[in-house]
Amino acid sequence: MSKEGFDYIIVGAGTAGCLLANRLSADPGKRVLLIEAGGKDDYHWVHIPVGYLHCIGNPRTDWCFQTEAEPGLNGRRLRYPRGKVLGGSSSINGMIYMRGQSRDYDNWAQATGDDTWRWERVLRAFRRHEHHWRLDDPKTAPAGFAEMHGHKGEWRVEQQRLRWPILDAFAAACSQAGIPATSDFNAGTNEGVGYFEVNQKKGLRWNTAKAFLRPTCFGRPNFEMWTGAQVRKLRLMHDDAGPRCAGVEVLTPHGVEQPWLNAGGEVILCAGSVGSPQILQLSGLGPAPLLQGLGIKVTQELPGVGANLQDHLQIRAVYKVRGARTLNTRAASLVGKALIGLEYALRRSGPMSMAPSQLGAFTRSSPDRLWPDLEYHVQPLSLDAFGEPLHGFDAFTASVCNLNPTSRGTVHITSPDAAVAPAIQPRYLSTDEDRRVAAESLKLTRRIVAQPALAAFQPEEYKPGPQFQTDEELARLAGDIGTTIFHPVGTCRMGRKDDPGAVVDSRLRVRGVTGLRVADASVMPTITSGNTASPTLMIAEKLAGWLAG
Ligand SMILES: Cc1cc2nc3c(=O)[nH]c(=O)nc-3n(C[C@H](O)[C@H](O)[C@H](O)COP(=O)(O)OP(=O)(O)OC[C@H]3O[C@@H](n4cnc5c(N)ncnc54)[C@H](O)[C@@H]3O)c2cc1C
Repeated sequence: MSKEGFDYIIVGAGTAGCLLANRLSADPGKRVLLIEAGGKDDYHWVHIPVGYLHCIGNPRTDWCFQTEAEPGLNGRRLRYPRGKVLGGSSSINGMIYMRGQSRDYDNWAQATGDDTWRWERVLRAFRRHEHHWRLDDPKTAPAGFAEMHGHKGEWRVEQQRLRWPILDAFAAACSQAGIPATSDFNAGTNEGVGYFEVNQKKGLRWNTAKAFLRPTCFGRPNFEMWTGAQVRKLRLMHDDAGPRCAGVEVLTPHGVEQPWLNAGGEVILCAGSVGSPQILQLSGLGPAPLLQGLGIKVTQELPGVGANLQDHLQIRAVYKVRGARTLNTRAASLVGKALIGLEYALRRSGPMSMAPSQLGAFTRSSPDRLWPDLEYHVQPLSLDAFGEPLHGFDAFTASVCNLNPTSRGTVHITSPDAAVAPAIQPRYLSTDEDRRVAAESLKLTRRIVAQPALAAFQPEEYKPGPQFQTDEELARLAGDIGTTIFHPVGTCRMGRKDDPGAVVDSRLRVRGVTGLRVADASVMPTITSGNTASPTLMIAEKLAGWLAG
């Protein structure tokens, strides 16, 4: 353990934390400490793409959180996976590379009063770390592609390495239902249908630890990293100017450590949408009634800490099919499993190289929507829930989510002890609007599946079931077959100075406390219209640019 102070202490070596560690330690004059509660990413299932099935729910890689019982989900509790390992959630996620829509960022600029978040300005940050496969040979890239995408960065984006006839047919059915084909979901409007691009390199997962820590950071004398080290709380001092962050208190395998900041240094929380509000609340920064109820002294009242939780609820409709092989039956026998293993060993392709969702589509829940507000994740498999066995019949899952939910939930500690998991209440489907969109999205799924392109496979609705037809029934059934698509954001949201619910300002400084910022998915004021890993990296990239001056 170091006997010197640090200029930056980064809490959480996840998606945002690894990028920041890389950028900030590039200045040899700054001492950087990166602290991660999880272990090294040396588990083989982190790297083999299909291994997410073994990483989710596994304490070696997952915090294994659960939600409270959700009324909108008819009283069910959900598993709420969050990566607990180097790379954080980028080590266990679905690898889909998705920026969202330009309007998301224009809305952030509006919410914060800071044009730095406008689409044309965040685009530069997306491109800075991107390494897009299409630009490997720029001559073959479509015109204008290089203005939208980067090739000099560390964050590899590749095509998937397998296709499925049933997914090709679903894509054709989308086109017949009026959803155009697209070859790029990341140019500002993601409308259309196509195979997702993924963060993989040659058939292996590309997490942020590989992209940003190795070998760069590990070779730098001004960089230090602690794993298996959980930050319990912040160390706060009181100056004339108010509270100032002086360092952190960490439980390490060697006991409690208290690394401190050099003058002018900063602690940057990158612990994610559950971890960051938890640390703030444990440190006396949060809603006064919550903290007082747990006997925690309120250092700075910040009612927004842990509020504003937003997530995408995926509603998983399942269709049995005939005459098409899906993973359900391909992986059912020992011979099938052996062939899948062989294909991966020889060519790094086949189902083991598979992102959980391969085909995507963005469209509107009703024609009056100005932007696509639904995302489909289509999978050549079906199961009752992740962690349960695949069904014994051939089937595909057309999972659909409302990209702009109006339901808002909370992450609140229930104990002053950092070892106790906070209570997570997403409050899915708690607004009429969200229930209406849920019903519309299931009806749209039926319209797509009824198109001629899928007729040869005789799709038969297994979930929710064709006997349910009214909007009311469908909204209720959505609560039975809906689950998280793992995108919690917004629990330390940024906002304007006069916004009482804002936790950080538009430059990610925690309100009322010096020397402390948050830079991860929790600062998003509203959820992006797509998957949330690359928007989180963009946030970290923006902060790195400001700190580099
Ligand atoms: C199963 C799953 C599938 C997903 N699929 C996709 C996808 O396909 N595409 C996509 O774009 N997004 C996907 N996401 C979402 C995306 O991965 C996250 O939005 C993003 O990674 C969040 O980044 P983050 O930096 O905020 O948090 P994380 O990457 O979760 O990093 C937080 C880090 O902080 C550490 N930490 C927490 N508390 C402490 C503490 N007290 N002390 C020390 N360390 C701490 C954690 O262990 C973790 O390493 C998925 C997420 C999951 C879980």
